[in-house]
Parts: sequence; structure tokens; C-alpha cells
Amino acid sequence: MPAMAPELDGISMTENVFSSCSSPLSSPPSSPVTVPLFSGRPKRQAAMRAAEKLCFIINEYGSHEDFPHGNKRARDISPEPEDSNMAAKEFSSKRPRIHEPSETLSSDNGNDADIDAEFDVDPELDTEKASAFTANTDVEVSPANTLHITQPANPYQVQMNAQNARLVTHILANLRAISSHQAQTAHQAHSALPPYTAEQVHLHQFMINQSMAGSPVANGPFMVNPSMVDQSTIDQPWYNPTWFSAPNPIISPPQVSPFITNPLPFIPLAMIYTTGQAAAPSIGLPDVNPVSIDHDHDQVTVVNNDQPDDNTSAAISRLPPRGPTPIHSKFRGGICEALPYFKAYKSSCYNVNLVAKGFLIDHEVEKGDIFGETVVIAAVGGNRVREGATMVRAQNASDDAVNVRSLRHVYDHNGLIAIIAGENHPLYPCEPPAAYAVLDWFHITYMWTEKLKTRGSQQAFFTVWRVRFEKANTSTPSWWIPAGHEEIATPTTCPSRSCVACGVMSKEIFTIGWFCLNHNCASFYQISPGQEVDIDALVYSQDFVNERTPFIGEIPSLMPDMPSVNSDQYGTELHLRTGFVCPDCHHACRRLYWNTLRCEIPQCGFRQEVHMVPYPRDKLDAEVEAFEKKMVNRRRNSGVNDPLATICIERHAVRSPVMALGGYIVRQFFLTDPDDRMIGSFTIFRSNEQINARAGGPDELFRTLEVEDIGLRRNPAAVAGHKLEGLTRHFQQNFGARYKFGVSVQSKGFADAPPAILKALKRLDWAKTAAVSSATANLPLDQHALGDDTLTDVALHNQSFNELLALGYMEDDKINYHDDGEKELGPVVAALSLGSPSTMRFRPKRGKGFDTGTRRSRNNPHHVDILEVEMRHGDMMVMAGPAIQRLFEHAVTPCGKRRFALTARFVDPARMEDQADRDDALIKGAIPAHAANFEYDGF
Ligand SMILES: O=C(O)CCC(=O)C(=O)O
Ligand SMILES: [Fe+2]
Repeated sequence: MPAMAPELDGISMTENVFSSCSSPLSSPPSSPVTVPLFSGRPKRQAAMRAAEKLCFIINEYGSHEDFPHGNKRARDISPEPEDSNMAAKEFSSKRPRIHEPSETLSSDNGNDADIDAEFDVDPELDTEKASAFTANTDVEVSPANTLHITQPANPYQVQMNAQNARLVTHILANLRAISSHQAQTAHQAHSALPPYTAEQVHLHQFMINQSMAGSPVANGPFMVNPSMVDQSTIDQPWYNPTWFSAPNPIISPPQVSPFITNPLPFIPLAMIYTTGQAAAPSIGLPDVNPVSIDHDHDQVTVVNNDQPDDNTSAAISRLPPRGPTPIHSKFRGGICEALPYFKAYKSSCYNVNLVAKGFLIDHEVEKGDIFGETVVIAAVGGNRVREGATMVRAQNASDDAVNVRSLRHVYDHNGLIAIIAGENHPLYPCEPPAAYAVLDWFHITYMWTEKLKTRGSQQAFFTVWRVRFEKANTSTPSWWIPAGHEEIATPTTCPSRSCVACGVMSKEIFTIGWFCLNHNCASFYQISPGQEVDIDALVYSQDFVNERTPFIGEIPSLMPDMPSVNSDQYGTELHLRTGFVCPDCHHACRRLYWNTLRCEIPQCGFRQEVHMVPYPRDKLDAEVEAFEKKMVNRRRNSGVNDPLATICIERHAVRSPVMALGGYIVRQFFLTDPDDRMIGSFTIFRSNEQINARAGGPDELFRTLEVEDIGLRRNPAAVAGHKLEGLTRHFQQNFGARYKFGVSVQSKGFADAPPAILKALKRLDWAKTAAVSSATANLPLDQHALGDDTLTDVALHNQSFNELLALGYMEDDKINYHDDGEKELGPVVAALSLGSPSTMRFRPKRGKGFDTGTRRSRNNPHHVDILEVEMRHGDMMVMAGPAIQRLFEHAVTPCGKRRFALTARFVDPARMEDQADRDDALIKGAIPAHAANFEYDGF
């Protein structure tokens, strides 16, 4: 087990300084490297673009000669999310010189738009980098579909076609990862890494094949040097020798053994080659998390920087942990939803009012970090700066950074903090039992600043804060230490001394002797006056590592209480909306279902009903009263004197007079395009007590949905199945034809829908007809010809709805800006609001030519809202005109603890690509005969 290697480059194992990463391979690939891909039908454009991208990345991230030892481009790896696109954009701006043997490479089936979309090509971009690399690069496409990519000393041949474009992207990601490895190993000790298991190889092949789905696999690229495979694993029942040599690799689901926690461990493609030569695997320490999730909104925004898997440490085999984890999770969302002491989706430190509560240690590790049995040392602060296409930790840590202040508070006040370990921590002492596992409660025994070298630079330095955590309860064994590998350390005391220059006390933490660790002092890192410490020579002293400081105080349980409804609660309050730790298997679970707590581990099967208590009328009234007060102020401040809208830019939301339709008070707004042409209508139907109280009306529907299980659940909205999977913030159940809107929601046919759903559908059908007819009547004559051509097409607008999406919102849930403009959708969308009041806002999309002013949000300028409408219990709204969805986006924010929205659309089977989908839509969208009992008359 590499982490246990006794002596590494003069650093003893008890010091734990970077010991786990190394290469199992020694021989560099011979030159030229051949990256054989698939042969098949040539597609000139795709091949050329892929070649360009390859050239760019090679140039940017290191040549093949770097692979085994070089680190010249190491700082540029693992770009921030947006940067993977940037790289693609940069490479495409200037093309390498390309020689085309025209006789064989006709672009008969080329589709540039598709290819550009695939590579995020932006031909406008021009950068110095791109010109620098193109100057040195020649690409030749040979008649045999082989690309010869020539740079000084870097000849490549790539056989490719249009279909393997994605695979090329995959390879490029790996090339970068390999550079990452170089950067790290340059600083790290080397020891033999166990070879990959046969299973891991197979999994990787499977993953590549998945990404190649649909392409003709004529000549498989997957040949693995048998010396890289752990021979003892190849006689496992799932082993198939053809994985390692077959020209047509098996495409079958991998059989995941229990010891691989992530179903698709990421094994660097560079180990799969045909030359018989080995390249170094990527087990480096990526700089940044490749996927970032914005959880502030209901629809999480995930920016995927790389392959959705950064499981680079999967290739390291370690001993199993000695004991079970107190709490573990497959998902970061599970940890954040279930644990009160860690709710940081992006940061490593979670604080409440500047007091740190939980700390995540994962792949972002600096030299000198420790993951030990009792002591954990981690770097914090040291802001990242952009270096080329990458963010690197290079700025001095600020004393005022929130994380630093929050940790400092725990240190100063002798508090406790929970540590959670991510599976990619390169120093994980055991086989990580889960993507995330709670270690224990720790206290902070020292905080100091250190000087580190900027990656890839011998001269540049930056300071980080460093925190030494010590396990609070040392009488219980640490589960993460494999049995038989317990520490044998005699507790010591680390000497400390005050600095004569600044008076601040520093511990003597390094073997070379004492020096000042206060980065604000002139003597910082001066071993003697004027003499700088040699950073490369720094090794923690035994006295420092083995120092033990008993924790005095009570140590709470790590296990949070199960959410349960008490007498004064109703089931949808914020604190009941959280995840939970499964009492049976201790998996930290997200709250997936509206009225059930279900463990996310299928084999566990834990399930507990949540008793949803009907939300009392007086509570709803109180919500409306508070909402009303807020809105009155809003209207006053925005200068809008309208009983239904609080924001209204008249130019883009032209108001009709207030009307009465059925029993409702109705206001219609015509939304306009940048040239002031009316392109759609938005109609709000204000309900009243009489309408609400009628049989089959909103009161009855609300009461039914409150207690009936209609299947509401949250669904993955981003990187489904990945540990960073993002769920929608609200709960959904679709009825009728399936509505594909980026969130994967299954649909129940109307024949199986509860009466409440069919009743709502009939009401919405009525509202649609009423809204569209009055819009046609209200639309000024001179706008008929100017507007979107379908705006006045009543027949088109009158298609009966065949789909209804039920949304459930608990306290604080919402739906962020989006459009309902999927290509299968008809031009009208109608919704019925039940329960807590809410606002619905519209704003122009970016890049559509609107000039309404912008609002800065998280450094992203967004157009301001042009319309904000209030929706209360029983109200209905209708959006009509497809251009509304093309030009505007809308968001809904409920202001209360329980709201349902029932939104109906027409999903056009004729516009579905797949016959099976068409058939399904026709069957599920068919309105059953008994729905005729629920016809609605508008009162
Ligand atoms: O919650 C609502 O009222 C509307 C939801 C919505 O915009 C949608 O379902 O697309
Ligand atoms: Fe919507």
C-alpha cells in the first residue's frame, strides 16, 4: 500500500508528507506516439477540427515527451469550468496549416454546425496562444484517414473520423490529466503503485464505449499492456481476456464489485495504447474540482469542466478501513442536505455566523498536508488566480477570508469541527468506503501561515493558512486506519517561541528549527536575520506531528436527529425539508420524495412515511397578509400602480385593461420584442373565495394534493448518477404525454391520473381558450401583421392540452429562470396555483437584442425583469405565443410553506423524433372518458 511506504525520498512515513502518488510505469512512449482510433467513413471537417484541438492541447498542456517526466505545462491543467470551453475556443481561432488530400476526404456528410456545437467553437476568438501554437503545427490528413500532426519534435498520427470526435476530446482530457500528474510527482516521492485491476480496465473501456455509442467500431483502440494489469485479478469471474487485446472490445455493462465505490473509476486513457509502451497514469492532484454546482437556485447549474469524473485516485489500491463509517454518502448533496454541520456545496469549509462547523478534505491538497489517524493538516485560503486557461492557488491567503476567520474562531474558542473525507484525497489511509465519509469531531490545535511555491515555478511564492486538526476523542479507534496499521507514536510537546520582531508566538514545526510563522512579520520564513528558509528542505518535526492536546469539553453525536413532524408542524417546513442519515445503513440521503423518507441505497430499503398535516387556512391567510405587505412596498418602490403586477416595464409588457372572464378578474400583458412588436400574451386570472370554495375548485384540489401521494419527487437536473449530481429544488410528477425538459421525469398516463389532476386540466383548458380568444380580440390591429405569426392563430393555440406537470414546493423551494420552449411544445402554457402565494417574473434572455438594463448577479450581468406578477391560491396564468419562450425566461418564487403548481401544455407527438415516444405520448396523453365529468365553466 503506497500510503504506508516506510521511507520516501527522505521523508519518513510518520510525517505523512506526500506519499501516495506515484507511477507504476517507467518506460516512456517511443516517438512518434501513435494514437490509433477508429477507421471508418472520413469526415473531413470533424477530423480537422479534432486534429486542431489535439494540437492545441498538446501544445498547451505538454508534449508526449513530457508524459513520463516533464512538467513544463503542469500549471495549466484542470481548468476552471468555463475554461474547458475556452481552450476549445482558443484552439479554433487560428487554424494550423492543413494539407488535404482532396481525393479521399470529401465532406459529403459534414455538418459544420453540429461539429462546432460539439467543440464549442467560436470563430471570433483570437488569442496570442492560438497563434503561437499554430505557427509551429502542421496537420496532414492522409488518404488512409490518418492525421499526421507535426510539431517540432512532436509527430503524432491520429486515425479518426467524425464519430470519434468525442473520443478525441476524451483523450485530450487525459493528456491534460497526465500533465497534472507530472506536476505533482515532481514534488512527490516515488514508489511502486499496484497495477490496475482487470476490472478497472474493463470499466474504463466501457466508459469510452459509452461515449462512442452509435459509432462504428471497426478497429478497437483498446489494447492494454498486460504488465499494467494486476495478474491476480484476471481470473475473477467477470474477467474476460478479450478486453485487453480484442480489436472489438466488449460493450457490456461493467460488473462493479463492492470495493469500487464509484461505478466508473477514471483510468487514464494513456494507459491504453497499441505501441506496447506505457505512459504514466494520471493520479495527480487536480487543482480544481472539475464540476461546480450552483445550488443557490432551484435548478442547479452545473458547469462540467471535464469528464464528469475526477476519480483519479481510483487507480490506487489501499487496504480496507478498520471499521464502519459513522456516516457516509454517495452524493455531496446527501452530505449537505443531511448534516447540520456541513452544507457547503462548493467550499471546503462550512460556517455559521463565521464559526466553522465542518470541513471537507478532498483532492485539493498542498505539499505538507496530512491525513493521519489523529492529526489532519490542511491548507486553507491562498486564493486562486488565473494562469492561462487554469486557476491555480497562487495568491496570498487573506486573514480576512471567511474560511480563515471561521476556523480561527474554532481555534480561539476551543470548539469542535467535523471533518469529512472525499474519496479523492490522495493521502486517504484506507480504501475510501464512499465518495464522502464523515471522519469524526476534531478540535484545532494550531493555525499558522506557510509559504508555498507556486505550481510550476521555482521563484514565485504564496502564503496559505494551515490548520492542524486533532481528533477530539482519542479513546475510540479511527475507522479510516486499516487494522494493524495503527499509529505507534509517543505523545510529545512541540516547543514554541515568540518572535523578537513581531512578538507573535510560533511553534517549531519543522526539523530545521524555529522561525517565525507570522506572514505579517518581516522575519517570516527567515531562519536567521536575512537568511530565507529553503522551502524544499522543510519537513515537519516528530514533536509537532506527535503532539497531543487533550480536548476538554463535551463531544456531541455526529448523527443528526431524523426529521419528524411535531404537533405544531405540518411537514413542509424548511427544517423538515432536509435530507436525513439512514438509521439502518448510515447513508446520508437527500430528500427525494414529497412524503416519504427513503434511503438512497436500494439494498438498504429503509423507508419512513412523512405525515403531511393539512396546512391550516389561518396559516395560509397569514402568508397572504405578509405577502401583500411586501408587494405593496414593492409596487410603491417600482412605481407600478397595478393590483396584479409589481414590476412592469410598459414598453415590453403592454397592459390590457382589466377584464372579467368567467368569475375571474383578468389582466393581460402583451410582451414585446426589442423592436416593440407584440410577440405573445401573458394572462393572469385572479381567483376569489367563491371560485376557490366551489366543489372541485382550488380549495378541494389543494386539500387533496396535500395528503394524497401523487408521486411528487425531486429528479436529477445535472450530472445524473455522479457524486455531484444536482437535484431540482422542487418536487415533480408528470401526467399525460412525457415532457422532456432537461430534468428526467417519468410520466403517468392521464388514464391513471387522480381526479384532482383531470379537474385541474379541465380548468386550465378553459383558461387557455379564454386567454387566447381575448388576446386575439385585445391585440391592436396594427400588431397582428407584425407579431409572431402564430400569435393570432387561435386554432393552433386551441390544441387541447395533453400534458400536466405537477410541482410541489416546500418552504424556500422555487424554480429559477427557464423557458418552456422545448421543440415539441405547443405555443400555450397554462398553470394553476394552489396554496402559498408566489411571484412569477419574466426577463429577456441574453443576446436577444433587448436594451432594458442589466442587473449584476454573481458577476453575471442579467437583463432586468420586465414583468413580475403575483399569483395566489386559485389563480391561473396563461402564456401564449412561442416567441415568449424564445425571447424571455421566467422564474417563480413561492412565499410560504406549501404550494402546488399544475402546469399544462400540448406536447406535439408529430414533433417527436422517436416513434416509441410518439406512441407513448398518444397513449398517455389521451384524456379518459370520465374526465368529461370535470368540464369547467369558468366560475
Ligand atoms: O410554479 C409555477 O407556477 C410555474 C412553474 C413553471 O414555470 C413550469 O412548470 O414550467
Ligand atoms: Fe415554466
